[in-house]
Amino acid sequence: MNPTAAWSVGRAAARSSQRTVPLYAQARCPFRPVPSAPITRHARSFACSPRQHRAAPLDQQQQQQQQYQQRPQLSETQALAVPQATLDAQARKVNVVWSSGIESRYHNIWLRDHCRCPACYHPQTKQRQLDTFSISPQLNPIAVESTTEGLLVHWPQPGAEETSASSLLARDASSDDAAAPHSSLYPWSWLYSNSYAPSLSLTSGSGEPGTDMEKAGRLLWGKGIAQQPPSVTWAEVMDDQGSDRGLLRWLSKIEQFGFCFVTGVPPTPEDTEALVRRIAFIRETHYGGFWDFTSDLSHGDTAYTNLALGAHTDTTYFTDPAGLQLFHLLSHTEAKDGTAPSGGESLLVDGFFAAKILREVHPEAYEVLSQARFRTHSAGDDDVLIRPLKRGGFPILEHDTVTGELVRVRYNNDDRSVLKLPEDQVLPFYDALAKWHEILTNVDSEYWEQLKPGNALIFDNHRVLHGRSAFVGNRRLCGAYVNHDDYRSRLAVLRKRYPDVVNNKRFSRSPDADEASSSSRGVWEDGL
Ligand SMILES: C[N+](C)(C)CCCC[C@H](N)C(=O)O
Ligand SMILES: O=C(O)CCC(=O)C(=O)O
Repeated sequence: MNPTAAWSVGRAAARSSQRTVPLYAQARCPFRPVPSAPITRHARSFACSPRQHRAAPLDQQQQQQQQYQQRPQLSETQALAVPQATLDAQARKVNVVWSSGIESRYHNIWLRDHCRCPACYHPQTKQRQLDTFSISPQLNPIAVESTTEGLLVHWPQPGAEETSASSLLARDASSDDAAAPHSSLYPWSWLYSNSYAPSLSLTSGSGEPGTDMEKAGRLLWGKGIAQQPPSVTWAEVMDDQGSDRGLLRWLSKIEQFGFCFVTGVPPTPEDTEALVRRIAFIRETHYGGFWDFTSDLSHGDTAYTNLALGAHTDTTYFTDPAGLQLFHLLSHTEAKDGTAPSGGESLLVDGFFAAKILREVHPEAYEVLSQARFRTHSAGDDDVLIRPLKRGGFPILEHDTVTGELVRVRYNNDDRSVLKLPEDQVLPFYDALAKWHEILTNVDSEYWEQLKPGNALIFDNHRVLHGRSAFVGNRRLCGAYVNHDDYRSRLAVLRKRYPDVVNNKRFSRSPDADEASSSSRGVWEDGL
């Protein structure tokens, strides 16, 4: 009997027998419950006896036990509505019909490639161990099961695809026959959030550029933020009774507002550096690591002058612009000629708020600034010539091509290199740029604040633009950059560790938003 026939025979028999069956004499498949914990099969069909799965070595069994305990928990209602899985051998897919009636289709090769048993997926490093390229594109499972825990699929070992199901049935549990089937269990919640045909993930947007920016857990703002700018205290960030809850509150506010003050920071470079390093290591650039700078042109950049700087984001010339930027004003004293200090006010503009206005008021300009690419450079230091990897450069408004969400504003008109656009795009570009500039410089967009020693300012350089007014006197700032990936990594880890922290909820519902915090990361973590 061929696997498909055996499968359909088994399945027909299974349909009539929704029964609790004690599981295997010993842990076989990594996600099988311990022997005393039977699970209910809702649709079961074997072309091979489940005993085919070889017992795992002891340490692997411990890993299997731990992974089983880390599996996403099914709620009571979910357990009652176990999805129905069927094999479409012709299409080489497994179809899953959810309790909603929606049907997801998964390629067999995709399922096999995503087995997360310890043999296929390193339980600690979360890296694939399976040789993807040993999977036959013609692969069909021997058997498919809908269980309360998830989709259970039994695969022929590579090279045994042609082994008949009946001969597999004949194998004894103790045999270590290399052709014994390989079983994979996929938790339903994981399958649901990773469904791609159709996409069912709660976090995927419409794909339309500029999808509603506030959905992604942000609070957009204009000049009104001045009434109550987000802030935390040095004490809570540095040591919240031995926990990182204060640090998480800080990072959550940066995510929500795009910036946050830290009050009560000792006005020294050393303490300021310690503050930044609470988030992650510092991003080194040609400006150095932790900077302590003034208007001395020590670097060929107008930041090292006393000139006014319009709203911009930094390092637009890097392929990956700096993520977070922290400033701490240490002093601003009279000029060498005794002139009293003045000016040097800091400017913040919410680039996502400005983009939202542009999209609503001038959608065609939004489209132009989302598409038109141009180069940028940092060429003020003799030993530096930095330009982005892509010769065509990047657009000002960068989007996630899957969700359509705006993910980065990359804008410094002073650092823009020669414009090379097709002739018919030149005037529309300048027109769109003027509309963008008008919004950025609108009094309702601008938040001006005079920085003071003791109050550090950090902002998301992928969202919030900054600038300053011209100044007189000796003005000393210190600070640093942090990579955006490292900032979001720290936020994600702390969010899992401290689910109780206020401001720790994202506005958009994501599959793991309410997941109970797990002490260690499981192999089914959302997004791995
Ligand atoms: C390093 N420190 C912040 C002092 C100066 C950075 C200058 C950044 C430059 N104006 C740009 O827009 O990329
Ligand atoms: O001096 C300031 O307040 C800001 C300088 C600046 O914009 C920069 O370093 O990019």
